[in-house]
Amino acid sequence: MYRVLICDPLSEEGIRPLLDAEDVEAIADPSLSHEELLEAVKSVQAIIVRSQTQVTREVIEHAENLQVIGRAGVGVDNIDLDAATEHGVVVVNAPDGNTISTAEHTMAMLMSLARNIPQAYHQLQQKRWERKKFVGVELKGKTLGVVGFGRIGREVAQRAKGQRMKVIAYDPFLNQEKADKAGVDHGTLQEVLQQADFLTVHTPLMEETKHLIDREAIQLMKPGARILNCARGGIVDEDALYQAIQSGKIAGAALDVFEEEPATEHPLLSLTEVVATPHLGASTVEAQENVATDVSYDVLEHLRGGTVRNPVNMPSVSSEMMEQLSPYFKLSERLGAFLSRVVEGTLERVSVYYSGELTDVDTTPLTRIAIKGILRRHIGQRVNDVNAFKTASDKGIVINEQKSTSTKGFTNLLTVEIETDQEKRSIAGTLLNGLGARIVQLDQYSIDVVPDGNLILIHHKDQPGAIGRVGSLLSEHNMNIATMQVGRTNQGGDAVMVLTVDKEVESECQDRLGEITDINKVQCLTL
Ligand SMILES: NC(=O)c1ccc[n+]([C@@H]2O[C@H](COP(=O)([O-])OP(=O)(O)OC[C@H]3O[C@@H](n4cnc5c(N)ncnc54)[C@H](O)[C@@H]3O)[C@@H](O)[C@H]2O)c1
Ligand SMILES: O=C(O)[C@H](O)COP(=O)(O)O
Repeated sequence: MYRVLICDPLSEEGIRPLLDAEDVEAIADPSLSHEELLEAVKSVQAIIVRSQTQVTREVIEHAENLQVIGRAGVGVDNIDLDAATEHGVVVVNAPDGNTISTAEHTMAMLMSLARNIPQAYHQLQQKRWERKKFVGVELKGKTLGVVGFGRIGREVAQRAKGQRMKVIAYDPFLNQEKADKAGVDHGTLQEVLQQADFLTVHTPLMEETKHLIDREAIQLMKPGARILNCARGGIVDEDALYQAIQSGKIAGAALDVFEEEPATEHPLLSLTEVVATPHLGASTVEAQENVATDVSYDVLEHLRGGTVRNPVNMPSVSSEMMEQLSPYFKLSERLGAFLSRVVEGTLERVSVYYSGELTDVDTTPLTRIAIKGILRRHIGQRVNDVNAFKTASDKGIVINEQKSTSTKGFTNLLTVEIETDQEKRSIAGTLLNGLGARIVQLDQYSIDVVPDGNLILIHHKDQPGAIGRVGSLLSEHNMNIATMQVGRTNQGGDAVMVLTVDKEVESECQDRLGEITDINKVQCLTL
């Protein structure tokens, strides 16, 4: 039974798949104190949050059984992604579900800002009929500067064009072709700042975007321009904005988000030029149902061993690519696991080579799985697909992935090579049509071994009687041999035997195998 803790209020309709799942115990508690949260996460496999709950390193470290964190929304700045990755916890979000609602909210804020609607309403509530005080400006013909031309930025731009505004956008991924297609101008951040009558930000909050709109940026703007932030508090420097409004440089601002939330006492709220909402961008029935449905799907999928659609701390794999790669998952993990158990010394470099039909696909997921297979020998189950690369790099292991033309006659070939401070070893495997995975090469030896079960790898001299002596000793230990493969470089030279036996080899049996004449080394492993 998977225990899923839902920390923030989520649409009940959206989380229906979780509530109905027979293998899930969903615990919804949006009112946990920090201390209660630390206690509650100890026993859960999944946590689902919106923007309010802070999933800090401390929370992740307390959650000993945690496998997945679901963010029912876009921004993941309330989740410590580094800590999640280090602990092998997948973070998933719901990037599409609230785009429209947030774009619509931005437009509502834009119009409120242009026409002073909240301020005028507030005056009416005070029984004051103010008309002169609230003269607004038209949107038509004005320039909207959009910083961050992603899902929401693009939707806002389309709507602004509907108001007959001119749109100029800045985004590091925006080029002329994309801008033309969207019917907007594109410019540098400086050009956008200089031309905007209204500036709206739609980037994530990250180190690079923190205070992106600061004092210097505001200085570049036209006198009397207006600023909107419906993305994240902190993208616009709040102190700089406050001073710019006070000085009259900026005519007004519309804010849905604040650096610290809840923000009921914020000085910006005391300015009549500011219209504000309490982080309502995604607060519609539709958006909440969408994001809760999307995140529930991914959380369930991950817990049940499936492939998530919206991973944040690992690359997503398209379903088409998944179809091509998934048959190789087990092979790559087993090759890595096999080699890591027989190699000696401290790991320094891992190289993975792909050939045949694997040359034309993005094989990064397979490399990641091979690395997981290798590292599990030393680090155990804490290494998974999420943190395999990071764990390797933290340990100073260099990873190298290459496509190779050498297929050795197979339609596909995956070769894993490990270099340690003592030796370099390699293993190659293939998927045989209808027959499954096979190890076909170990170092210089050609073999044909199913990478499964209890294996004994014996390095010996190619001399008559070696195989017979191994067979007799195993039978003395009541060990049944399921398969046996031998490979040699040349007659009478170095050779290997790979045996599959029906049960795990006890250390006494392994020691006695090592004492047999002409046998140099015996290694036992279970895959
Ligand atoms: N107010 C709300 O309730 C609400 C709702 C949804 C999303 N959001 C916020 O809006 C943000 C954007 O959402 P989205 O769905 O459009 O995300 P998105 O990932 O589709 O788009 C973000 C865009 O920002 C661009 N970007 C990154 N760094 C930049 C920089 N330095 N300068 C300019 N552009 C930069 C990216 O290239 C990307 O195109 C989210 O990260 C979230 O924090 C707020
Ligand atoms: O990043 C987001 O998706 C929005 O900020 C929505 O946040 P919320 O889930 O707290 O409404």
